[in-house]
Amino acid sequence: MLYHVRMEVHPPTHLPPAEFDRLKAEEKAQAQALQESGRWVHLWRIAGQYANISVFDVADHDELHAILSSLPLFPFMSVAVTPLARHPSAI
Ligand SMILES: O=C(O)CC1=CCC(=O)O1
Repeated sequence: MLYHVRMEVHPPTHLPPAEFDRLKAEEKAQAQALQESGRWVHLWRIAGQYANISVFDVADHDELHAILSSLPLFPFMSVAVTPLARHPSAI
């Protein structure tokens, strides 16, 4: 199943910057591994925002939730998920 996901990062004020940088590096490594596995299909920065638009190709809602909630930045993100169905006019 395909999912459109919008993630907005809200950097914590209570964490030392070096700790947040460490979480960002872990997030990058995990995101790149998921892209290489084919499950994180698109990852785009929303221009002018600390947010991204992503497309995931995973088995179901449960797998998507497991992936999103395992991301190192998950505690500092708001996430909006839109399941995608095939459009009848799509070629
Ligand atoms: O910077 C972001 O939008 C959050 C994020 C998702 C994957 C990644 O590497 O950073």
